[in-house]
Amino acid sequence: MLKSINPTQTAAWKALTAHFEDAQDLTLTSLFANDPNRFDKFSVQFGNDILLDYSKNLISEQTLDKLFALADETEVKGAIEAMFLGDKINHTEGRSVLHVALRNRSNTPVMVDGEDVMPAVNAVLEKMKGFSERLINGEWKGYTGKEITDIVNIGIGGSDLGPYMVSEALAAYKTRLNLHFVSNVDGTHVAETLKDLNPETTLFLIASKTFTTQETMTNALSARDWFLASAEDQAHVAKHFAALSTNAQAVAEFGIDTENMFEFWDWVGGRYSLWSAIGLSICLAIGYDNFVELLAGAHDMDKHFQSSPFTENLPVLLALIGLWYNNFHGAESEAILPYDQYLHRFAAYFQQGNMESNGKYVDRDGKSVDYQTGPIIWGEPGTNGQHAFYQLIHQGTKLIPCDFIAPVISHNPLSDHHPKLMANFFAQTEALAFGKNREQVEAEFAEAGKSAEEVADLVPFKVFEGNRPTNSILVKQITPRSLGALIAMYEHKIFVQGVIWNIYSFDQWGVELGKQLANQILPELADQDEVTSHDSSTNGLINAFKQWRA
Ligand SMILES: O=P(O)(O)OC[C@H]1O[C@](O)(CO)[C@@H](O)[C@@H]1O
Repeated sequence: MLKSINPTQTAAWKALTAHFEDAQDLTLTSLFANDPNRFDKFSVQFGNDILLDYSKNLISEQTLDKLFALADETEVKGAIEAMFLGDKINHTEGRSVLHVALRNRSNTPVMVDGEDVMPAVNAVLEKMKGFSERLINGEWKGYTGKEITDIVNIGIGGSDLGPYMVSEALAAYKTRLNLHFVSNVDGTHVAETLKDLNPETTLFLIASKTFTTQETMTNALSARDWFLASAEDQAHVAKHFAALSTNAQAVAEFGIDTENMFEFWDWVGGRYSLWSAIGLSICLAIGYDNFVELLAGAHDMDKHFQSSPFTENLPVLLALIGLWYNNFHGAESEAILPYDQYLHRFAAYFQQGNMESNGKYVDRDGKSVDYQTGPIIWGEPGTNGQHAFYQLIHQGTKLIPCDFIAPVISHNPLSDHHPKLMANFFAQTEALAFGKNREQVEAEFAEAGKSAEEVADLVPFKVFEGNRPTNSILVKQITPRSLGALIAMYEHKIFVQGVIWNIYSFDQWGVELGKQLANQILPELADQDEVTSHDSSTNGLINAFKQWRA
């Protein structure tokens, strides 16, 4: 169990508060002007794969020193050790937090309740290898003897977002199998997905840690009905359905052969589960060897996180810089902006990773915090975002720290697309940091021969204040290995922030009430009787729904 330390009561927090007051006038323009070595000092490379440039942040060496002191005082180092040792740091669920064991390619023992979990981890990986290879090479046949062509992963939250994001991110490594992902309980999702598929050549992966999630079970039953409408014989289900779960009993009850069940364990959080059996869809999408490379990349980052000094530790640096904006500058959100179409689900994936982990107002003592915890995470790929919401980032009233992510080498080096993409990537962080002042705007107007009236009228609208902070994350190429490292980097960033904010990052009680109420409301929708058991708004809405549906 992690010790409860109120971060705001530390000496470092007090020093940071005073430092923030003193550093109000700090500008990126002056920070760069006063230090020609700023890039060298405020950038760090992870192997040959990732370069993090954090120089375009509103920080000085003093800021960082104080942030490192905060990490020390809140015992981040000890928390990292506790996680890797398998301590039950997910206190409210009484569980260890060991997604790092799933990708422990060093294969050193990892103990939970006196037992090494690595043999079980390796056994499931072997089973995933055999299964995925048989499907990819066509040895596995459907009920009419045809090869499987399409895989439908049915899951939601962590049982969907990770596999979907990674399969898309690594589409350049695609096998012959076509992957589909169904998550929403809205019947449209499953209906539209199945429209073009053939039951003879389709295999379903029912991905659910608990195997009780309403959305997933509803979609799984509809998929089974769709399949049996053609296959007719229940015995054929074994060739077309597999389960990825911790709940063997529920899997068997659903009618899936336990031979086709890929197990994982309660010490794997849903939003950290893509490394587990939940990653089977990834194995099928990109092949087992590439999946292992993904694990290896994450393991490289795990070792870096465990052993690098905080001054060079990518997840720790990102966490501390994020905290500086969240808790001192009052930033409410962070944008993740990948300049890579393959990473189009990356921000959505870390919305769950971050917001389900650190969206908590109760501290490790069970008391309400009096400081900000997890930020709102959002983002879309560049350059699309530039033509949609960047206006607000450049000239809006809100401070939005952004992570810009881009690959140096494109998988699709078509004519001059990549240099153009990258020119935008470099230009945006420069524009956000340094802006364009009044004098520059006036000079441009003068050059264009504008009248004095026009100048006076338009100048204020054309000025860019700048001073808007960004991290730039250059990845050599989006490969299974570098992607694994990139994901693990963000996972550990979330971990460090949760430790400092003194919250429990690995439970998600906040999603329960909505589920509970939906289960109460569902039977009320079954008839035409007027509903009176709720508040007037909820009653009114339910009754309007019933009337219109009638
Ligand atoms: O894998 P399961 O058990 O179906 O859960 C799906 C998702 O539901 C949640 O428990 C809550 O939304 C997530 O944490 C999880 O990823």
